[in-house]
Amino acid sequence: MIEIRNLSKSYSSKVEVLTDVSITINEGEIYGIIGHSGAGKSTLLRCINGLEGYNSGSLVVMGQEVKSLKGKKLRTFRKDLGMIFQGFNLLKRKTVFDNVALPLQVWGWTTPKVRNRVNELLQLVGLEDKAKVKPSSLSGGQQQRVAIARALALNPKILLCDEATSALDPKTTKDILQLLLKINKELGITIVVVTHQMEVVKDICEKVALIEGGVIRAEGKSKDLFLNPGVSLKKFLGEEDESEVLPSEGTNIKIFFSDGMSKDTLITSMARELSIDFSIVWGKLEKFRESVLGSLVINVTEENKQLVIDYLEKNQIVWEVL
Ligand SMILES: Nc1ncnc2c1ncn2[C@@H]1O[C@H](COP(=O)(O)OP(=O)(O)OP(=O)(O)O)[C@@H](O)[C@H]1O
Repeated sequence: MIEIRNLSKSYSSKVEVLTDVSITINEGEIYGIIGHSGAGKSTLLRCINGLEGYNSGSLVVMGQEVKSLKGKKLRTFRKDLGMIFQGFNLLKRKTVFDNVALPLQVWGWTTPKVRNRVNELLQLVGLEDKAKVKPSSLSGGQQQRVAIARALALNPKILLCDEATSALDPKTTKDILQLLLKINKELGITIVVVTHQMEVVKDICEKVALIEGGVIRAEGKSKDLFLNPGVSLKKFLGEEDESEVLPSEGTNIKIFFSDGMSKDTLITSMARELSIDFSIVWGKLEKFRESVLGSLVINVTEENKQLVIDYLEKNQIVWEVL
């Protein structure tokens, strides 16, 4: 759906904002681009929808090299890409209905068709009773729902979200993320989410790219990266390096927990079955999309090491000796 290869961009001739960026976003995915402020996330998003050009590399969206699109071709291309922002960007003087109707009117839809479509969209985002009010009388979460309805008006194939939940409280953030998930599942729209919040990635993104100083530092399935983050992601998450806090005596074994695996059952059964003592010396378990994922480090004596490894192997548990 979106194929980015060796993309580089600078605003002035000296400073590169994106350097050699390569990522692939497949149709139907929810893809997260995460990084600190100033990392280049918004710039990358703006390159995807043709609002910004790029100096080198290639950026192909739905089979078209974005840089080559001009005039009517570019406008038609943009129709397939909806976008929402941190600040919602609604027109304050217009009603909720008129805000959502705007893109349809620009594209020359007739009044009855506009009415039907806007009502359908307001229903989708749960705001059918707010059609006549102005955005200023709505909460932040409701305003973002209006913005989502407007972004979906022309039936885009891709929805680009630029820090769409950064101005919202945690509960409202969850609600908006659930709405994005529903849009992805029910309408089959590919969603690209730019964010600095790991929670957003954990809640809805199947894949993620970590960007720092315009360079992609880590990329892959969110679950895999979260289970076994590299140095860059750990730094981004502000996580301690577990090797610094582990005991120097005995053997430290890291056990990875993934979907459907109960950590309690594993730990208690292993202790019971092997009849050995070990201590849990480090751990990280968190809710990730619908499952609990994470890892624990146990410390075992040298003589029990092989017993534990054999047990983990037999039970097909992913492990590593640190
Ligand atoms: N129009 C512009 N002209 C010149 N420099 C720009 C422009 N837009 C962004 N930049 C610079 O490019 C770099 C990346 O900015 P960008 O907005 O893409 O980062 P970001 O990761 O989205 O951060 P934020 O979340 O704070 O917007 C920053 O150093 C920024 O100052």
